Amino acid sequence: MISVAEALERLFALVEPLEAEQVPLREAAGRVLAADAVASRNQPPFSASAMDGYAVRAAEVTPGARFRVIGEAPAGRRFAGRVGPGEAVRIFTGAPMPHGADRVVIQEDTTREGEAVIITGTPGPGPHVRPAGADFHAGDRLAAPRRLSAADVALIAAMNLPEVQVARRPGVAILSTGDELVMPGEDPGEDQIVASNAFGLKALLEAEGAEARLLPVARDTDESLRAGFELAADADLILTVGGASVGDHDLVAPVAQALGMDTAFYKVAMRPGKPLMAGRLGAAAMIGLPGNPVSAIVCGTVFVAPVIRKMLGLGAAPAPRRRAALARGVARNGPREHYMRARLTPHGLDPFDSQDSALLSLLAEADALLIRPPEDGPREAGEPVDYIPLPRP
Ligand SMILES: Nc1nc2c(c(=O)[nH]1)N[C@H]1C(S)=C(S)[C@@H](COP(=O)(O)OP(=O)(O)OC[C@H]3O[C@@H](n4cnc5c(N)ncnc54)[C@H](O)[C@@H]3O)O[C@H]1N2
Ligand code: MOO
Repeated sequence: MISVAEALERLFALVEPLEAEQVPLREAAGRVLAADAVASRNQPPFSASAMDGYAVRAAEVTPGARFRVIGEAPAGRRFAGRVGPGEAVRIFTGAPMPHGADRVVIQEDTTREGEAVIITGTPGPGPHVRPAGADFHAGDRLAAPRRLSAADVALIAAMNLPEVQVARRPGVAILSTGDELVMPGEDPGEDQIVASNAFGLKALLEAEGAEARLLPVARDTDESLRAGFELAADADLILTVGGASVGDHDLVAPVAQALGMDTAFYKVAMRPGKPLMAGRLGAAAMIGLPGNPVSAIVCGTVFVAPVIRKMLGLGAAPAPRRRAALARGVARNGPREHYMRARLTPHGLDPFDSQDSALLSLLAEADALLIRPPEDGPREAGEPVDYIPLPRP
């Protein structure tokens, strides 16, 4: 059996970053920028007032000073003239500074008397002026690759770019397999269960930026699995769920191999998730996930999400880890890397008593996958350990 790190390397070797596509900026949030966004202008494009008040010459600002108001500068319209000695222009936030003025006195520090304005407060150091290009200059870049946040999208809009180049979303086809499965909302027979895994995986991978579709459940027969693989053929990544182990009805590997899958590995020294398989099937990468619900989501987090990130051009890196102290001691680990479902508490990382890979209710309560390296420990409360945070929307 290969290690988790080796499996991840072999998975990365199966995929390449996808091509870019142009999208309107209003649809760009969450997408991965594929080409630098380059500002086409300075921001602000002119030196601008940061406050509502009066634009004057800084050297003349003293308590009690009196100015003649010679005009007005609202945002969007520069005062046409020039501010000379003893003169002021009524100005508003965002307006271009008039020529001659280099300081704004905020209106709270003034009193207006007809055509005159008097400094009646004690103005601070000022100058309440934003120089041209204070935010960014023409030619400045927001560098790719980068997942676009709300702030990034606003910045690109300010750069005056209505469209951006982003990585195409990886198309993922998810094929659940098993005679025991029905879709949520159907009427399960007494010996049947609901196919939950595909829903969790779709949500997980779409949060990463993939476009995932659920195929009809394949039955544990050659023909049904072949039909499922056929429906998935145009995907960038085919994910099967279940039928990966050694039972008589675990047909995913034999059918995929009969269809010409070039196998990259089968079985990983991890818990849960041991019967993971991967390879190339036609133009698509294929990952065969174990059927146990927690195993499927753990493998989705540890393997599939990093593969999606590589396809999006974000590089080949494992799921980000953090470190925390153990809230309580843990026994020595066995030979497989263990991803224990745990809760982050004020006292540290607290693994659940039960680590059964069928228990979705516990996975839903977990904030973290506590990582136990092979043969690690035993470890006491307070010792630092690595974990993968489980994102909550
Ligand atoms: N003799 C052995 N038996 C098993 C081994 C082993 O090494 N030797 N490995 C165990 C491990 S570890 C796992 S994990 C499971 C995984 O097996 P499969 O990938 O073949 O999964 P299935 O047998 O099809 O299903 C396991 C379990 O999960 C349920 N399931 C399947 N698909 C879904 C789905 N889409 N949504 C919800 N639940 C699903 C299924 O009903 C079973 O209860 O094998 C162990 N056995
Ligand atoms: O490896 Mo299995 O995935 O323990 O449940």
